[in-house]
Parts: sequence; C-alpha cells; structure tokens
Amino acid sequence: MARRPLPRILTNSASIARSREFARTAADSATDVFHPLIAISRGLRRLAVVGRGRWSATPKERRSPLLFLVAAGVLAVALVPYGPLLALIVVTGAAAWTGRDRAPARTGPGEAESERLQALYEALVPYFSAEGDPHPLYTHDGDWERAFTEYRFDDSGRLVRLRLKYPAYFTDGEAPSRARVEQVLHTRSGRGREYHFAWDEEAGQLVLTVLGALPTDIAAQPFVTAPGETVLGFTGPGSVPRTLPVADEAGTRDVPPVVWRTGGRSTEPHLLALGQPGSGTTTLLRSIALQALHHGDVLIIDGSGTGEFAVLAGRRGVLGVESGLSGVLATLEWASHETERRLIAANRARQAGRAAPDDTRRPLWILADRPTTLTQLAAAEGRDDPQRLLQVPLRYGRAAGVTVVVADQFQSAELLSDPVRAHTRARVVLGCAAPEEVRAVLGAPPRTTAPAQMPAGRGYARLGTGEVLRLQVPATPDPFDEATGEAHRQAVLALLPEHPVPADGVAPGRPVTFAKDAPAPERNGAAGDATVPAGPVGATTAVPSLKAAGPTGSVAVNGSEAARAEG
Ligand SMILES: Nc1ncnc2c1ncn2[C@@H]1O[C@H](COP(=O)(O)OP(=O)(O)OP(=O)(O)O)[C@@H](O)[C@H]1O
Repeated sequence: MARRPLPRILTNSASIARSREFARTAADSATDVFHPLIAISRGLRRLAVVGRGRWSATPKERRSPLLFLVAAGVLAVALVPYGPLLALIVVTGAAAWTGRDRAPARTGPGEAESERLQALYEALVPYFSAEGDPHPLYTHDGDWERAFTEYRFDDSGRLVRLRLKYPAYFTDGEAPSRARVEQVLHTRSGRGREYHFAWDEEAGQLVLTVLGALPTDIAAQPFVTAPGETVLGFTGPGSVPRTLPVADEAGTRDVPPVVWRTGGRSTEPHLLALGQPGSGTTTLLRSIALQALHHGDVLIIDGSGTGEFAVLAGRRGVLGVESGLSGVLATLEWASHETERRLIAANRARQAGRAAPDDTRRPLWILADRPTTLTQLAAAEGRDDPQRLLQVPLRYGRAAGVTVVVADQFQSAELLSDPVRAHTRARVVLGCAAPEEVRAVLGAPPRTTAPAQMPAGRGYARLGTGEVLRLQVPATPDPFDEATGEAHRQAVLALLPEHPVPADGVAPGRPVTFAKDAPAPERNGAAGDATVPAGPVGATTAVPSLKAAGPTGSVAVNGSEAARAEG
C-alpha cells in the first residue's frame, strides 16, 4: 500500500524550526507574566510542607486543643468585617515571601575566573600601553574590569567570549599589530579551540568568541539548492544568512552552507581549490561533480591519474574522465571549441532577436584535478600545456555556461597558469595552512584561528571579495576506495546518475574520445551524440577569432545541431 506523505508542515524543517522558536518565545513570555503566580504557588506549597511538619511533630494529646484553636481563629476571622479578605491578603503575602527565589543571583566572576581575566589583562599590557599615557587603560597591577566589558565562561571555567576596550593609539589598522594581540589571546585563553576575533575600530573594541567545531558528519546528499548553486560545504552559525536542511542518521537539521553561484550572472564563475596532500581537494571536486550532474554535463581531468573519479566514467552527463595527456589535450581542445561555439550561437540568436538555443544553455563543467602534473608532463614531452587550453573556457565560460574548477596542491601552485589564477575568483584552501598561505590564495587572512586538529575536507572559502568563511566539505569519498565506510559509499552511489542505455550496443562506461577529426564522440546522456571540434585546433586560443569565426569556424554540436548543419 502506498504510504501517504506526511503533511508539509511535518516535513518542512524551516517551519518546524520557526514553530520551535515561536514556542520558546511564548514560553519565555509566559514565564515572565506568570512569575508572581509561580512564586505564590511555590510559597503555598512550602507553607503546606511546614504546616504538615509541625502537625506531625505535635504530640497526639495536644492535637485536639490545637485544632480547636485553629478553628476558633478561622471563625473569628470569618466574623470580623473584611476578615476573609484580610486573611487572603496575609496568606498571599506570606506565600509570596516564602516562595521567592532565594538562590542568590551570581554577580561577577568567581575567584578562578577573576584570576584568569587578570592574567589575560596583564598579558595585554605590553601591547595596549604606551609611555606618556596619563590615564593608561592597561597597566601592570591595573584593574581588568575597566578594560574587559563583557566576558563569559563555560561550565568548565574556560573563557568563551570576551569583549575588551583598547586605547585609541593602538594601531588596529595594521595586520601585524592585530596578529600579535590575537596570538596572545589565543594562547592565554587555551589552545585547541577555534577563536574568532572581531575588531570594531570605530568603538576601539575587540570581541573574542570561541567557535564550535564544524560538523564533519555531513555526507553527500541531494542539497536543496536552486539551479546554478553549488554547495561547497558547511560553515559556522551566523557566518551566512541562510541554512540548508541536511539529513543524517538522527534526522534532519539546518546547517549554514557555503553556496557558490555559477552561470551568466555570477561574479565568481570559476573556482580554484588548493590544499595539502590528502586534505580533500579531490573529494571537493567529486562533491561538485555530483551536484553539477543534476543540471549539466561534466568533463573530468584527473591529473593525478589515481582513478579517483572512475566511478563517474560513463555515467549520464559525464562527457569524459581523462587522465592521459593525449586524452586530456583532445578533451580540453573540444571544451575550448565548445565554449566558442556556444558564444557564437548565443550571439547569433541574440542578434536575430531569439532566445539562446537550448544546446548552449546546458551548463558544462570542466573539473581539473592536479592539472599541474600534466603541465610538467607536457613540458617534458614537448607538447602543449593543458592549462593553455583552459584559457578560453576560463575567459568566456561565464557567458557560455561553462564553469571551470581547478584543484591542486600548494606545492605546485607556482605552476598554475596566469589565466587560471586570474579567472578563478572563487577560492578554497583545504588542510593545514599558515595564515599567510591562506591570505596568498584567498586574498585575505582568515578571521579565525585554525583548529588543533584539521579534519579532511576542512579549510576556508572565499567567494570574490566576500568574507573568508570556514568550510567543511561534505564527506564524498570514492566508493571504489576500500577504506570508504558503507554508509558513505551508499550515499555517493545513490547520487550517481545512471549509465545511459546503450542504443547502439556500446557498452556503458566506454571511455569517450575527443580526438581531432575523430567521428562524433558520445555525450553520455545528452540528447544525442556530440561531434568533435571541426575547426582548426590551434584556433581555440586565438581569442580575437571568436568574433570572426563563422559557422565553419567552430565546432562541437550535439546531434540535432549537427543534423541542422548537415542539412
Ligand atoms: N570532506 C571530507 N570528509 C571526510 N573525509 C574526507 C573529506 N575529504 C577527504 N576525505 C578523506 O581524506 C582522504 C584524502 O582525500 P582526497 O583524496 O580527497 O584528498 P586530496 O587532497 O585529493 O589528496 P591527494 O591529492 O593526496 O589525493 C580520503 O580518504 C578521503 O575520503
């Protein structure tokens, strides 16, 4: 029997979160409003307990006279004018007094906490004091309470938040000055945690906040995003104005994502990810590929040649997974021509007052893992540099719906070509990296200290000139890797597009060839077969030729376009 779907409100985690928030606010307000009633009822309960205790303590022979006295008192009160009203007021007052909250409100820090704050204050004196300051805010044996305006400790007595004032002459605009203070606060407040430093230059204040670790348990899954949006990973609460529902074993929760927008309106149409070996750049590419395949076609250049993308080969939408130099060169040449073709087709359509043809709109992704390895190989063999062939997609890809993602290692960064550096405005750094290294790649240093343990897939992302965000890439391991856990393997396999049905007896997963003058290579899963570049190979990088190229000047078209061309 088909299961009836749950009502939307039960499956919509955003509305559940809203309802929870509403319930919490309502409960808080109700507690405020009913606080006197709560105190009176608590007092009545306490008075009743005291009364019962007294009654049990009274010897049996005295209980009858006592009962008589109480009854007489009640009768007298009942007969006196306004007696019952006065009695009610007296009992209520007694109950309110007895039921008042007696726990003394804790004000100020404990002894140990004061000592910590004083030590922190003393450590900052050399940085925040100057000779000749008549009223120094920071001075040895000074009063930390003048400088620290807000502080919070966790249950174990460790500082989790601190707001401090600093003198106006402190050079808070200079990165080295800031770094020195941050270093002192970091080491004095306890290593092994991540700290965020927010400098308010206008107010002359610095706020230190201890950040929670980013979740490492989010597996690959279909993320709720719009077309053109790719989830690079997840970041800390409050860093981005949005959350995404993610599912795990415990259910669904909302997590702030780092979403990268690609396409015609994107200001960061291409991405460069750098990392230490084993930091997770290949995994990031795999995660991007799985998301890209929902709406587009993907070409993969596996420069390391370790077969970590083999699971994608032959899948619907995967145009090729290339690791050999010849195959890579042919593939990139095709991609370069395809970019030109799309531009020309879209341009012609625009001039004719038509919408861009469908075959120029399906996003094409070129994912290049460790292309510098191939650059070295090409140089050794005296052949063309594959990175040179990325130039056209990088330069014109945005208008042509072509997105380039390059991942490499820090050590090879100097081998990256100028176009790759210049056109990849979305940047990711994964793994351990010094703040200067992060700054060199992202253009700005991270505002947080590095965690003590850097899990795989952990790093920083920066989109254009935006803020540097902490990033944890969702676990998207290679399902063919024996070390991959079953749950993660199944999660990745569930996201893979199916193998296309072989209409012509071609075995699924057959490698696609993009050789010059070869017959049409298959665009696995696309509407039809794609032809290879028909134009001169060398024309790909001749950018001025973009305008000049006529119908024969370029190139790859899908089946229907080819038929039209032939017709
Ligand atoms: N986000 C992640 N979550 C969990 N595990 C990850 C994540 N990213 C990578 N890993 C694991 O870390 C290991 C290395 O990952 P990966 O191959 O992606 O790194 P790499 O940077 O490409 O390294 P190399 O260049 O040396 O191949 C793999 O076992 C992978 O499953």
